[in-house]
Amino acid sequence: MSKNDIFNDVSRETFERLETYVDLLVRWNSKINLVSKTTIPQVWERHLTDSAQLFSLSSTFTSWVDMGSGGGFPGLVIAIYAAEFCSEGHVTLIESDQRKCAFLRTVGRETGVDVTVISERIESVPPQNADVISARALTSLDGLLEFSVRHMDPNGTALFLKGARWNLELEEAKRLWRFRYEAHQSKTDPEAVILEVGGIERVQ
Ligand SMILES: C[S@@+](CC[C@H](N)C(=O)[O-])C[C@H]1O[C@@H](n2cnc3c(N)ncnc32)[C@H](O)[C@@H]1O
Repeated sequence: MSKNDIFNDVSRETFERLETYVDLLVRWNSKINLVSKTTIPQVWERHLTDSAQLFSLSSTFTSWVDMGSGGGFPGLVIAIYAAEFCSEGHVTLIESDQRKCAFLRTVGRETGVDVTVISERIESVPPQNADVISARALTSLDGLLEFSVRHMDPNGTALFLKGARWNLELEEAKRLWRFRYEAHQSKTDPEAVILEVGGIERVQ
């Protein structure tokens, strides 16, 4: 399937922004490791589709915080979608690596999409009170819940892209945290899910 078929639900402007992002990613990836080089030939399926599927789960928001953004997945894709479909929504990317932050700011500038990039460690950033939190390939579910209670509004939603071990991580996290969750089947990997999590409280 071509990238035009996959992204046939967005405007020409959004599609061009995604193309600008991919062009920059490919260029910068030869100098700094933003995504595994082996995934570049499937960048639209592996990274853009994987990220865009989160937007459909929470397409109306005020403040979305993506933690450990790296090369911008899923946060930058969310910001590009929000520019078309959720103009009142603002996206913040938290990433501790300065060079990756320079890349994230460059993509924001070149696509004309307003994003805030915070180049600090997640645990040191002042609480963000976000209504949506996201993360991909950052840490265990337990670690993600710890970060989320710091940065998420108590009524907010967290969306975590999780691979084949998600069930095991869920059982481990239940020992330390109370939360409600729903596992949505990933569109890009039959073994992966998007865990939609809310009502997070530490077990006393
Ligand atoms: C494996 S990469 C995943 C990047 C991106 N989310 C993706 O899926 O392509 C994890 C990223 O999180 C960042 N990171 C790890 N721990 C962090 C922390 N405590 N605070 C901020 N960034 C962190 C790393 O610098 C790295 O760029």
